[in-house]
Amino acid sequence: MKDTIVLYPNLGRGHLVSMVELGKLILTHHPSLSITILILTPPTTPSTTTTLACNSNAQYIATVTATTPSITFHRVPLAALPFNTPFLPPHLLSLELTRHSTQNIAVALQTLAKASNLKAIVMDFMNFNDPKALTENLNNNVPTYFYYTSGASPLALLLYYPPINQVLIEKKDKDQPLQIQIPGLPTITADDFPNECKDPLSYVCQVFLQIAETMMGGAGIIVNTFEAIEEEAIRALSEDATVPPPLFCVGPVISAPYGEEDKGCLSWLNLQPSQSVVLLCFGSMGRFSRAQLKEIAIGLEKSEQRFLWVVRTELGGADDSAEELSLDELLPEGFLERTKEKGMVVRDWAPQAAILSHDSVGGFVTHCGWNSVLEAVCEGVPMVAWPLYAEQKMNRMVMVKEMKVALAVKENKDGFVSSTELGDRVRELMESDKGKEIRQRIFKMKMSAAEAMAEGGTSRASLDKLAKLWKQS
Ligand SMILES: O=c1ccn([C@@H]2O[C@H](COP(=O)(O)OP(=O)(O)O[C@H]3O[C@H](CO)[C@@H](O)[C@H](O)[C@H]3O)[C@@H](O)[C@H]2O)c(=O)[nH]1
Repeated sequence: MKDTIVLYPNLGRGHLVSMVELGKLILTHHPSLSITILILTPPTTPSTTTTLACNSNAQYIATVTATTPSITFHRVPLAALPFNTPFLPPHLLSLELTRHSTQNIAVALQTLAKASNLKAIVMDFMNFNDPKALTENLNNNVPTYFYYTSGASPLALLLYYPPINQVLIEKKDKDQPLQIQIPGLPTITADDFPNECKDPLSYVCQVFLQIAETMMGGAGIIVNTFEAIEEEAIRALSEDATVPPPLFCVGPVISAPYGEEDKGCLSWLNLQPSQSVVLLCFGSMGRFSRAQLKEIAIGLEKSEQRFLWVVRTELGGADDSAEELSLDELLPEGFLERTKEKGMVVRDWAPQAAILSHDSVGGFVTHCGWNSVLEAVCEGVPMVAWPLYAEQKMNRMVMVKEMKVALAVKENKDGFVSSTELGDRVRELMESDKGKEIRQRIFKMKMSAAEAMAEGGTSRASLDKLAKLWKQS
């Protein structure tokens, strides 16, 4: 029987692709190991599939199945949510979906343990089950590792969160925002936290406390980052004896372009000058109100830059009808006609990795999802950072203050960004000396990323260390 590593990704696009790419990476360098990926198969209700971007997941999995037959996908039924499930924003829905599927995953693991020599389980940190509940019925002691799909800085916030949460509860009614010191990070305040974690007593905060505790009990944490971009945070986490599990920084783990439908983007880019186009794309779940879309359009016109913009409207709520409207109806009158020489607008989804790797792209307005950040680093594309949800504000801090590869947009307290602010930042990125500095810096990071992944690089060394532990266990 072959030594098998089971990977258990989260359903969200930014998590699932990252974990599958990790599996491909392990197989490339350690082909004696076998990789099985547990895929929770979601219900077909349109709202859940849309929320979790599962249509594009299915296309991606089909491509991997065809091109990497040595990876086995093992489908596991996704449990239905009980009616009294607390309300969660869309990007956190998968927390509950995976939690309620624990029993189904445990059964799948027992089946796999009979047919293979199970060496380790690697689970996404968001699939927060007690690992013991998953593995207690397996014959052998199978170690559980966690995969953290974002960087070392938000990981540090998560792992140090239990004592921080205590202090935040004690100081809850104080006017002054608390200055929070985390080893290896610049000082932060609760403003840098995800919106849903602003109230330390909230349900989501309690869930994150449990995630932190569970991760601390794992055999190790695999992180999608590398030393050259987060040196201080990685060093501080690795040296702190109170943070027990060993860290394995194996990044950047990203997906290469894989031939998705391109909606004409690549042929349009072929006609544009080198490094002249700004891409605006906001992850798998970034959506905007009609008012914000109009403001972005005005800002782009003011910036006078070439652009490729992936437009996604809000689901439900006051903007219920927005999904039905055409781009002409959504955007300011005459915008598409006036900008047709300089801009391309596509709806909902575009092949971001292929676009970022195109020579005509010279800037990227991003929601700071970590996969997007790493894709931009690997292509040397400088960024404007506009965080929307999850740990993206922390990522912006890292991108702007530590990595120095992005300009930050200033949003108002409701997260709204004015046309002037967006237009100014885009123009600054593309035309100013500061923009030039950022471009040079990210180009160096592109080199460092390639070095980290190559033979003798830091990330390759971490992966090899991990594989050695697995083979010995
Ligand atoms: O039109 C689109 C939109 C997205 N993508 C791809 O989808 C992925 C999106 O990943 P990411 O940038 O990380 O954003 P999210 O989908 O929002 O990812 C979630 O997971 C990340 C990793 O944990 C976190 O950093 C984010 O905050 C969290 O929202 C990337 O590979 C993009 O290239 C496309 O190809 N086309």
